[in-house]
Amino acid sequence: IELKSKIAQFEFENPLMNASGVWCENAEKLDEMKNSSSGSFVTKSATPQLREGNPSPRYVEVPLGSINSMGLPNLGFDFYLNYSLKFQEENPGKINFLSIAGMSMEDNLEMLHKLNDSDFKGLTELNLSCPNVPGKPQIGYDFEATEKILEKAFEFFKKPLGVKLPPYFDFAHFDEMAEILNQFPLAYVNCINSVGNGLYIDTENESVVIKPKDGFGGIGGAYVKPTALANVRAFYTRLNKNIKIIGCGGVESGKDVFEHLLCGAEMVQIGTHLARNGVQVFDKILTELSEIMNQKGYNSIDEFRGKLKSL
Ligand SMILES: O=C(O)c1[nH]c(=O)[nH]c(=O)c1I
Repeated sequence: IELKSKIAQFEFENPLMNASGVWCENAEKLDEMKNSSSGSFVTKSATPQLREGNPSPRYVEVPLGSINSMGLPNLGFDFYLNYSLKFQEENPGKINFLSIAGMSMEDNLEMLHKLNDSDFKGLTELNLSCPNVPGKPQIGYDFEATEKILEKAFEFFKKPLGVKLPPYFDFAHFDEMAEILNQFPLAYVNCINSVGNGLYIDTENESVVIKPKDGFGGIGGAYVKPTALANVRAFYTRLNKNIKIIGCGGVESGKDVFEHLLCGAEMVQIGTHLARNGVQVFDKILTELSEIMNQKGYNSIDEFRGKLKSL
């Protein structure tokens, strides 16, 4: 059966990839991702210079998912650009996604200029939704700031660009965000980033479980699947069809992938479940997805993508 997905001019042999931030912060992890059976991979959101990030413990697995306040630790933009250039050189015709999360408009524009002027052939993900840099409000929750950075970016950036969005919880916000995004020739929109500033409590110790921000952190995993599916569906039904949707949130099985695809996702990312179990999750989930498609008599994803029925 056919598992192909397409974004911009690229075709991927299957819809699965990692979520930025998971299994992608250094060369060792990125090598495991590139050698896995995922359809593609994305690098950890980069800042112009290397960042240590927040004090540990800053990522904790909890029964129904994960909580994190990493604080944007990364090896710096040049590392991820060089890794990507080497990857496309060693794998002609293959490309990866490169994520950026500048701490300011200037940082983001600087990185976009470098990418534009480089030989990078892949897709760029502008992360508008990092919830864990103390004192920095998420751009994705500031509609004016979102419009401004995209206006500035598209004045010069000529390569495929996607944005990583936080979850929204109100139809007025879906409508307003979609109206902004539809103004720009985006390759894709990635929904969702972690559900920001949740709190997980260890009742034995009567304490929080992560050190930064008095224990407040982004929530991922099974907890967030209904919100992730809703955001994928809301933007799929509102954005013009040449802006694809990448689905991210709560994926642990082929069934979860099937749900994201029904909502309209073109690619589906795995974060918490990958962090917990490693890159063999891609083999497992591809097998499960294929079984579901066989049982339902689907030969390709296009036969059911986006076809979620209302009652
Ligand atoms: O704390 C982080 O590094 C982080 N953590 C997240 O849950 N989402 C993000 O986009 C980022 I940049």
